[in-house]
Amino acid sequence: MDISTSASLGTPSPRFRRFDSAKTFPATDSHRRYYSSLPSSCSQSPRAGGGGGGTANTDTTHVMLANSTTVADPKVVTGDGGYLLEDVPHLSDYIQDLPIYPNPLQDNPAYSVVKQYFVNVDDTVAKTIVVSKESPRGTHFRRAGPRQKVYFESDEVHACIVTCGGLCPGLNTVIREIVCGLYHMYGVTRVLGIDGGYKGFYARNTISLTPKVVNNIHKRGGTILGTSRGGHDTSKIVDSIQDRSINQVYIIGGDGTQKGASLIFEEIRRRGLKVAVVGIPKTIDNDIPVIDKSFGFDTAVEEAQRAISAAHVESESIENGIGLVKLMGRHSGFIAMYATLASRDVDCCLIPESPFYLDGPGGLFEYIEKRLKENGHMVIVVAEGAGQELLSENTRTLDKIDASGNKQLQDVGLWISQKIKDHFSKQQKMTINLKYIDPTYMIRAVPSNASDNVYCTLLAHSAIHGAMAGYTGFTVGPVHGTHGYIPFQPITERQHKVVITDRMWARCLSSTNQPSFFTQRHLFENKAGDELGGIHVDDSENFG
Ligand SMILES: Nc1ncnc2c1ncn2[C@@H]1O[C@H](COP(=O)(O)OP(=O)(O)OP(=O)(O)O)[C@@H](O)[C@H]1O
Ligand SMILES: O=P(O)(O)OC[C@H]1O[C@](O)(CO)[C@@H](O)[C@@H]1O
Ligand SMILES: [Mg+2]
Repeated sequence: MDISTSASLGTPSPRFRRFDSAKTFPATDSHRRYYSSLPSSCSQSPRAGGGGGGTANTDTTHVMLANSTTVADPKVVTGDGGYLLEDVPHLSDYIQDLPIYPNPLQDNPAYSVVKQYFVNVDDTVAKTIVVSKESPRGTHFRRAGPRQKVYFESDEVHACIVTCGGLCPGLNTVIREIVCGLYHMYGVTRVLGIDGGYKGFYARNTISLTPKVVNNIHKRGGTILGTSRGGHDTSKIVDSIQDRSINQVYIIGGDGTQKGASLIFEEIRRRGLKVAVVGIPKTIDNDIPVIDKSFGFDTAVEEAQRAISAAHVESESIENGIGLVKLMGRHSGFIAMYATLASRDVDCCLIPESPFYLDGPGGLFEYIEKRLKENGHMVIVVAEGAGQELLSENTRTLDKIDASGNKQLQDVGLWISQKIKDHFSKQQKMTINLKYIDPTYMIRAVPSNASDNVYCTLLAHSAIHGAMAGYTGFTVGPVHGTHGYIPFQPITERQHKVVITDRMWARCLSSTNQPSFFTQRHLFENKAGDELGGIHVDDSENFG
């Protein structure tokens, strides 16, 4: 029996102890923020028990919710040696007497040959794996995978899938694998696609998704469901989920989407509905923390090589040629850093986390001049979020935001190209030939490569196993290579950024030979560490 099941059924596992009191809660501030935000009592929803098509026994549930502390209990479990499990919610936390069924995978010909096709109920995944002899065992997440018992019967499941935020290679693969995985592993036949992001729940049509409909979609870029920014109205979305009798919600999207998913989960729990809410992290920028990397990222890095190669060919074919490539990365420069490292043709990589300057000793202009004198040409890669502070110093800008509230960035590629041209034409020392390539949307729109396709399949399967096992309010993803179920809060509380004091950035600098543009003095004197993006200590590594 797994931990949450045992807790809710009153038969605690001997290895684990639930935390019941905030006073004895040893976790971090972020834990406290999360758990203090949980409802201490649950009020009756306008729809609860009102026959709105919800599948839960809402009457019983709400009596229980009103009198129970189960909902507000932190899902944190401790064990020996400082072991801490940041567990995810379970439907049985707030709905009593849910029926449990044997997992149909037991009879699945493909899986029945697998020696251990169910994960051990106590299996968890360590958040930090670099430890020393004295280290406490630290934070863990519940391991993803199929459980012996499930909380949904196959013909009871009515799932839906929604994609939100910007495009990313692999979206269609995740959609395909959720549909096919539900069908082939669990015999689920009713899956709805929500058209056009969150607002599609209440403003658009739905699409019926079957293995036949999704069969070839992984070969296409984009999302067959469409996507959007803005339009998250929690109450309307949950009304729609309830009205359509949906009981598994798969939400694919970035940091904003996962914040929205967390609100949907809270509202569903408040209404006492038997609906599993599962987030699948999507971000081409790789800016979601905790997980190893996001799907589509590898494809983006690979696709970026084509633009960098073109920039290299152009620049080396002409006197003092400069090829300048802009890549995506609003707040995190992972695509630029990895594309630079992979290519070996790049002489300078500029990312949001590492401030730079143009004029004077040690500045970008000086480096360009030196590099052109040495080599006759150069390639510069710039992430779209790099140098934004310089742009706003130099240009009068209104802070524009998109429909989701994200700051709209100015085009650093165009700006820097113009600055370089102006500098060298004013100096009259050197004639340069600059070619600016902006492949950003082309990179985002391609289908996912082979390794991302496999990764997307694993994500979809982990998500399905979790929902079928009754877990809810969680995101799936690999943590040091093993998939885990991660509560929304650690995923949404901060962004994953390149840590410029880590070895990976040093590798990048050493491959380009560019100056680091800041000195030790900057590192230690800058009180507002955040301005320097990733300079703060980050417990997740930049893949080594
Ligand atoms: N804080 C929030 N609370 C509720 N919903 C949100 C929040 N932030 C964003 N959303 C909703 O999530 C959806 C996607 O958000 P956003 O446009 O920020 O993209 P994203 O998921 O962060 O993906 P990406 O940044 O990778 O493109 C939008 O529909 C938006 O309304
Ligand atoms: O699609 P839009 O709204 O132009 O957004 C572009 C942004 O989306 C992202 O691709 C993230 O999804 C960023 O890299 C980029 O800044
Ligand atoms: Mg985002």
